[in-house]
Amino acid sequence: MISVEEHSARVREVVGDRPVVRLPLRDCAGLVLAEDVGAGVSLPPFDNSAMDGYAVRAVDVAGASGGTPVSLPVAADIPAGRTDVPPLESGTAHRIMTGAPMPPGADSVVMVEHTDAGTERVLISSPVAAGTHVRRTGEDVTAGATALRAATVLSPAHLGLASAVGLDRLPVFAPPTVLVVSTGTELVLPPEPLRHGQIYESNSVMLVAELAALGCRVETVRSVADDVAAFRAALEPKLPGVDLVLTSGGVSAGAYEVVKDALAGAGVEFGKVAMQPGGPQGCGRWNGVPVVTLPGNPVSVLVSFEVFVRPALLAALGHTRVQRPHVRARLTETLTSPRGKRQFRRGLHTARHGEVTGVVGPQGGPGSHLLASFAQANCLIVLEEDVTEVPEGGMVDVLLL
Ligand SMILES: Nc1nc2c(c(=O)[nH]1)N[C@H]1C(S)=C(S)[C@@H](COP(=O)(O)OP(=O)(O)OC[C@H]3O[C@@H](n4cnc5c(N)ncnc54)[C@H](O)[C@@H]3O)O[C@H]1N2
Ligand code: MOO
Repeated sequence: MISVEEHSARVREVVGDRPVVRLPLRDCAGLVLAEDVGAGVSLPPFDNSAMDGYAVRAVDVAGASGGTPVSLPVAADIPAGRTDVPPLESGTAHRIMTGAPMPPGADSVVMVEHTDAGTERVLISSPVAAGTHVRRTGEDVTAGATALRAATVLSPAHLGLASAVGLDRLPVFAPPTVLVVSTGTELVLPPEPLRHGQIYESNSVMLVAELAALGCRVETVRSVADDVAAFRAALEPKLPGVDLVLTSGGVSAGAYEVVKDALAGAGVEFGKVAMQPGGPQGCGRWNGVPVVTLPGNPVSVLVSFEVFVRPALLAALGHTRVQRPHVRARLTETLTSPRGKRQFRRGLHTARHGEVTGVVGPQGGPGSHLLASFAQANCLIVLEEDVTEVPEGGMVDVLLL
């Protein structure tokens, strides 16, 4: 048996690193920026009005009040987008809209609410301090400064900022295309009717959701029979353009282990990892394509993805934080674990506001076919290899999902 750490290192090595590509902003959400990116323009790019109103010189409206409004001729109209803005002469006003460029000579904006909204002449009933309602060039970002730093996980705000400084593409670590393959002659796809001895396929659905959440592109072969020729025939045409193959099932000790039979000796190594669930594992390269083979039980698939594949893909994609957050929590009931194996139990962790640790209880038993209890869980309770029992009230390590 190999350790969880040894298999993690093998999967990480097989998955490799992703190349840098320049993608349109709409395809960058959630990906990692590969290089620092500079701002081509300042933000705002020009002094502009923060309000709909009138651009004035503060000195011209210094004496204005409700009882004694100041009357100024309206010399120009400046909607947002006007590019030929005439300067403001002293003793006049320009009507101006939010986002429109400030006219040279004006130093402030009076909100339309503090005027009679006139178009030939305007009555202004309130003074303003110089600079009021003016958004200054570069107060958000200075042209030439770094707008986004390498290793940033791109959020909607980052992408908006990239567009605001004039970029239409960003250098990111390319999302891989992953081929997900579910093996098993017993598998049927909903809504086909089930016959006795058959089950509905669920592993590929979970893997597709996991991979999509990481930004991967996904292709699927949702049901291939336990037959080596059928397996090869289904996969080989799909391999070009695929960066990683993830299989489920067919890797343990039975008579019809299709994945093992097809790939052992063809570049993929199989073995047992000292963990439960997720014992039988394999990884390697087949026809040059990285392959990670996961055991078939649905809980084993999810736990194996969590422990081996997710961190490897996150690292390949340039993420610096690849592990889930860990906390220590108090067990609500006694748990036992096989000696020599790291056990991952589905758990429900609760912490009161402000608490770091909280309490955790198991969801369902350790059986790796019990998917419904995984669906109720929000964490994995980790029982280390040398632990055989943790009593109620004991502290355990919890991986928050
Ligand atoms: N003699 C031994 N038998 C088994 C061992 C062992 O060490 N010696 N290990 C057990 C463990 S642990 C696991 S996990 C499984 C792994 O077996 P396989 O990877 O070969 O998986 P299968 O036998 O193909 O399937 C296991 C189980 O999961 C169901 N399954 C498979 N694929 C899907 C899918 N896409 N959707 C839903 N359910 C799926 C399948 O019907 C089986 O019930 O081996 C143990 N046996
Ligand atoms: O170790 Mo298997 O992967 O649980 O049932």
